[in-house]
Amino acid sequence: MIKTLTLNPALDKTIIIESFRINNLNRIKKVHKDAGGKGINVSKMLKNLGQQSTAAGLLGGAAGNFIINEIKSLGIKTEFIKTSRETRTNTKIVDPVNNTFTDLNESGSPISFRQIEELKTKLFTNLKTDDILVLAGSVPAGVDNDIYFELIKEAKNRKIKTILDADGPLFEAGIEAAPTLIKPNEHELELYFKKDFKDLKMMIRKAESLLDNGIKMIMLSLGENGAVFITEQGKYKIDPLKLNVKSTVGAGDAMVGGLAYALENNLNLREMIKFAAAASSATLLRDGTEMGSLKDLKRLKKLIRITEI
Ligand SMILES: Nc1ncnc2c1ncn2[C@@H]1O[C@H](COP(=O)(O)OP(=O)(O)OP(=O)(O)O)[C@@H](O)[C@H]1O
Ligand SMILES: O=P(O)(O)OC[C@@]1(O)O[C@H](CO)[C@@H](O)[C@@H]1O
Repeated sequence: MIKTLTLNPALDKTIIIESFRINNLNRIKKVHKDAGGKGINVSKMLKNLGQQSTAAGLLGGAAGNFIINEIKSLGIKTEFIKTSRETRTNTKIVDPVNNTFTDLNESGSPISFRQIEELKTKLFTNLKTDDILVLAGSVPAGVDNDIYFELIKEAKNRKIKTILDADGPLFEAGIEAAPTLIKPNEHELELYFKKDFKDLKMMIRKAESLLDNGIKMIMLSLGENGAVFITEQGKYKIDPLKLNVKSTVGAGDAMVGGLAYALENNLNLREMIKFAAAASSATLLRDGTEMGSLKDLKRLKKLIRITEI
């Protein structure tokens, strides 16, 4: 079983503006509304792969209702705690003329201590040995930065595998608990090492050093430059595909979805890497925060090239 945790979900509002200009009146061509937040996107990707998961977290208000209805209509199991505050709306500006993708993320309404405690208690019900818990995204005010650390520790006590996708202090604290797999992007790694990586080799060496913490697998995603997968068994460079990108939002989450699928179904390392890369590539072909289809994934997977480095 796979469970995803999204402590700070978002109604993603993607607005398409051709030739977007600041300090100017911009006419919106199209608007998309999607249920968003990293863990929720992972569950959406898994659903497209035919893999059931349970999406857990905190939701409230009209945006919260929109999100829960969307996820339920997709057939994803839900385990959200209702909050009295409105769930955030994140705005994404896509300019198809200049090929720019701009994220405007709200911080999220504060959460009470009581609700966080309730969530912690409920999270582990139904999770057993070898299940997978995906912890992804930012947290709203009121939640401590060591929340992922605490949950990963608890998961390890119960022999549950964990995947962490977070940035800043959440990442810093979380990796101390040695999750099974992490998926930092370049920016997240630079934040952690307080370094501006000019050289890919240096970045890979630094990422590799995180294996010393007890982390088993690292998928370092590099946006349009592809990705690097790192384990004790070897390191692999994944070439990016040249695609007609509609939206980059959620490409990393789709990748996490592919990784979770591969772990759950015991795919071998090469298959796991190709699966994850194809899932993210398929998602780039979709508008807004829609995840890639299984049909596109299967087609693109044949094109993914990986090289041992
Ligand atoms: N412009 C692009 N062209 C080709 N492939 C891309 C592009 N952007 C992303 N990808 C693919 O998607 C993967 C994940 O993207 P990225 O590194 O942007 O993740 P991310 O920063 O976690 O994204 P998000 O937080 O929006 O989910 C990359 O490793 C790469 O394989
Ligand atoms: O503010 P966070 O929690 O870091 O990221 C939230 C978010 O940008 O991540 C997803 C894409 O990865 C979107 O659905 C969502 O709006």
